[in-house]
Amino acid sequence: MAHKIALLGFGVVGQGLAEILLEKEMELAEKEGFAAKVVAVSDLLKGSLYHPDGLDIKRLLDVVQETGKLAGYPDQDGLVRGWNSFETIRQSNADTIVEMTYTDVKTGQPAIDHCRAAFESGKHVVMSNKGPVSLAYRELSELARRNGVRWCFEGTVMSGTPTLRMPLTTLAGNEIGEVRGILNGTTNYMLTKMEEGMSYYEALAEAQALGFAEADPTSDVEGYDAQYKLTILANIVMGMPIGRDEVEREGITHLTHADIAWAKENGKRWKLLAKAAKKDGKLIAKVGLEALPLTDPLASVQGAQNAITYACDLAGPITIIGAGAGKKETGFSILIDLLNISRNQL
Ligand SMILES: NC(=O)C1=CN([C@@H]2O[C@H](COP(=O)(O)OP(=O)(O)OC[C@H]3O[C@@H](n4cnc5c(N)ncnc54)[C@H](OP(=O)(O)O)[C@@H]3O)[C@@H](O)[C@H]2O)C=CC1
Ligand SMILES: N[C@@H](CC=O)C(=O)O
Repeated sequence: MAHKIALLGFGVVGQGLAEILLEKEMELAEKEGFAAKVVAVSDLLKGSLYHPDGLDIKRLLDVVQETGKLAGYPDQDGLVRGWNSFETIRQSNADTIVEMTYTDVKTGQPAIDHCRAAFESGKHVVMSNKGPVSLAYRELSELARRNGVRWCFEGTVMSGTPTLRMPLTTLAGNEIGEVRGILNGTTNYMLTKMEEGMSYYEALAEAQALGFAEADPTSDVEGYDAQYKLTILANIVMGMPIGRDEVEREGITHLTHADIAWAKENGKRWKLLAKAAKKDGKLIAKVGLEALPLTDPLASVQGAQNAITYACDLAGPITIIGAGAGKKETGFSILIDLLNISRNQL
């Protein structure tokens, strides 16, 4: 039986997922026995559609890519227009809510309430929105458990790169005492381009056009996005719940071309590093700029690529490098969560 999914947010990631479902429909059915119907799309400005038998994904993509709105989707019997996110969660026949709305770096809302409403309605949630995982992990994971539903969020750290599932599954049994990495695609892309001579604003505009940046890119350039991701890693991978304010934070906005030239002359490269280490039962966590020697493996992680090293007590240091952001890559992170729910696996 096909999974019935409702999409909240039809921006870069939502459309990335829709394109994957369309392109891979046959392959997923043949190889994985997986089928998904998109029964609803609810987006703030683009509009909302619901049909209990499923919407036509190609038409959804065509109409939104041609007009920027969903209003041009053709009428049909049973089609409902205009439901907001909560009506979509509570009144649709979806079994899974896919939450891809803006990450709010202050409150995590309305995404936290989206999760609460979905779990209380007996629906799974898959999300790339970092707010709820960073700010309300304990409450929401308990609520999902009590309601017998799944909550998956692989895409919240390093998009489709298996930064969360890999340590939880393949590295199970290790204690991870330290993590060190680059966790924001936008700023890593900007630093790479600025080193090549591009201005700060040109580099930011490119990162936005490529779909890497947050709707409000202050989150990226001031280090909030990496700070959020580090709290997620602390909670999920290191078993050390910490609040966002406990993570020291610095962005890249004050970095000048003179700083970049100085690093180049001295065989170094600026990176926005995220680090957390257990010490005396506490976690010391920080996001900040560092000029790394070119011999440091993280110095060669360029563009929208990100990387993380897990210091494991049994397996030793394990580094994973891959996309930190991107339409298809983050769309894939949603797909892998859906597949794992379908396989009843973590
Ligand atoms: N892009 C990436 O590479 C990655 C993104 N993420 C996260 O995934 C999420 C989506 O990112 P992305 O697709 O790039 O962002 P976009 O800004 O492209 O899309 C977000 C969409 O959500 C819609 N939206 C916002 N609030 C609501 C709401 N309350 N109800 C319904 N729809 C809403 C917006 O509507 P409208 O614009 O019409 O107002 C917009 O279409 C974000 O939380 C982001 O942090 C995570 C990993 C990587
Ligand atoms: N804006 C974020 C998107 C992925 O989380 C980034 O650039 O890393």
